[in-house]
Amino acid sequence: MADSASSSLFTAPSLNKSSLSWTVPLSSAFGVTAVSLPRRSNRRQQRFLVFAMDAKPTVLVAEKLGEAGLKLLKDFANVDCSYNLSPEELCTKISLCDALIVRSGTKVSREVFESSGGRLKVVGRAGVGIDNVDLAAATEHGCLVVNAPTANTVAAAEHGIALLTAMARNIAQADASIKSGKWQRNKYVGVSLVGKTLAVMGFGKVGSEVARRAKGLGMHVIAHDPYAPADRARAIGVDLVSFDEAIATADFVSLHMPLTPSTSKILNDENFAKMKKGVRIVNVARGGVIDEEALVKALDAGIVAQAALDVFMVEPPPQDSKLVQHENVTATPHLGASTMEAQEGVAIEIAEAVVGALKGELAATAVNAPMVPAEVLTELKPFVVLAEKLGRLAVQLVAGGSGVKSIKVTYGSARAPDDLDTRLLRAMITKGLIEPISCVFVNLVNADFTAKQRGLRISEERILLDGSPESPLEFIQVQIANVESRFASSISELGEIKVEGRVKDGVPHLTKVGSFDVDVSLEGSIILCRQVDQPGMIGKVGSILGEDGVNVSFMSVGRIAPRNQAVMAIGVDDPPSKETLKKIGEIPAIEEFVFLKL
Ligand SMILES: NC(=O)c1ccc[n+]([C@@H]2O[C@H](COP(=O)([O-])OP(=O)(O)OC[C@H]3O[C@@H](n4cnc5c(N)ncnc54)[C@H](O)[C@@H]3O)[C@@H](O)[C@H]2O)c1
Ligand SMILES: O=C(O)[C@H](O)COP(=O)(O)O
Repeated sequence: MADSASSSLFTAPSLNKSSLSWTVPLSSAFGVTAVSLPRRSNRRQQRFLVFAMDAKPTVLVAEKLGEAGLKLLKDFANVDCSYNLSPEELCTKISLCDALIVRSGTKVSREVFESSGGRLKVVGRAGVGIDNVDLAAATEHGCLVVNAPTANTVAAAEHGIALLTAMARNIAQADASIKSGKWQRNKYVGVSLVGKTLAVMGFGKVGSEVARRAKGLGMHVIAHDPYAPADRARAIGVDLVSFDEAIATADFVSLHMPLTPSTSKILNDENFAKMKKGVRIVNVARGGVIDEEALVKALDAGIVAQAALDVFMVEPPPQDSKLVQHENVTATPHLGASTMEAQEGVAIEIAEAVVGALKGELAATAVNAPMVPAEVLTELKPFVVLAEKLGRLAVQLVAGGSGVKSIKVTYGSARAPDDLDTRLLRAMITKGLIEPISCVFVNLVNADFTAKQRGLRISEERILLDGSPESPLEFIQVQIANVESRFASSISELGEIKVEGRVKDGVPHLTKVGSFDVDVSLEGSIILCRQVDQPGMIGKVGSILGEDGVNVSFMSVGRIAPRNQAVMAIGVDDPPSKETLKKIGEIPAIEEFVFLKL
């Protein structure tokens, strides 16, 4: 008989408690006798990024942030505004912080995550570009990265247009000249914009706002963006063209793509050579998308007549930078997002995202975690709880809790496969599978990474069911292959540990163990017993638990046939003592039993 009174290995990490009340399940399934017993009320909130924090969290604001955002943060957390930290100072401070907020001036490197000792849960980028954050390291450390992608769009577009017009009319050079006592009307003859072709490279938020404004200036606007929908471009009268066509036909090129491995130094010797002689370049995206040495050469050769740059490969650029000092270059110190309005907006956007994330909510602007629309989340909530608990149960059934490599998850749903986003469910099953047998903290951010690192192969299958697709799912089944079980009855006909669950009245239930149908709500802890089906078993087990003061919330018996073998599932609010479990095991009709913590 398998003893199962253990074990601290299976202690569940604490969940934050509050709202979302549960209804008492009163149900029965085919082949299942369900006995509903009085139960203590239990209130529990499911959080998707369970960041258990007992005290007020601490947020380190490492670059200047608008007042409105600071206020939002201070209402919820201790806020430490420390600007101009050296990389070493940042690494020292970070171990005392739950969240970090930066702009583009702070490098959030792998060392920062490593130095945090696991405390850093959220990095907020108060702006769009996240090229200064080591996303792979953040994900590996289960740290959510959120940004504020919309509040500075207009400011950046306005700055692009300001640079475009200032460059065309030599405003900065003429201003410097007049301030030095000169009056050089002939030297600063500009070029007109009307009728000229502007190539917008990267037709996203900023690029399309630049395009809209340039149309208003009478320019002919074309755009290159491999991922932009043609109808969005058409709607504002912009033709989407290939990269080569864009750079070869443009009088002005304005850069608006992110810095990625494929856009790094995209304007280089080879591509400058393909441009019209006398082309003018604007860059408010990222310095790294231009090969700066190549640009200096192209300016010297007159291929590029002028450049207007807000961003640089190294910021601030060296004082003797040939590029910045070039007489045909207009430069600003990364001011694209720097308007009063944009900074207030960005500060509020990022503060809300960081506070939400610290509360465990899924962030709409998550950069390294799936973004799940609010309405989908509401629908999926009970299934998310079910998913984690099934993972938790399944792994506890494995003998020794180890050797788990191959997991199959089956989702039964009447919805079309495209209507069911399973990333969240898979992440929660992974959390349930890994946390009880390790000290790794798994969340939505690092679930796939952690599973891969531990060599877990999680395959997913969807079964399309007949019927009304009102609910997103009918059942979730978790199977673990090639392992021994601590409870032989949990092995299915196919030789795998199998548990299956459903949501009933908003409450997750365990509905199948191996080949046995059961019905027990997934709360507290569960005792599974295999027994010879006979009268009085429920009473016997119930009274042993009662003597130990253990409250039974639910019991159900699934049997193959009357008087044959049966599996009894007993839900208990508190863990019974070892002695009590031993007494249950000593009931002669009980062939095996297991105690599982949820
Ligand atoms: N100077 C500033 O202060 C400032 C302010 C805001 C944004 N930015 C920068 O501007 C850039 C754009 O920001 P956004 O908010 O519009 O981002 P966005 O994500 O809305 O748009 C970027 C667009 O670039 C496109 N793209 C990706 N790879 C491309 C490629 N190889 N060629 C062409 N297009 C490509 C994407 O499809 C997307 O449509 C980012 O680099 C951001 O960091 C700078
Ligand atoms: O990517 C961005 O949002 C801009 O480059 C703005 O950066 P900043 O917040 O450092 O001004």
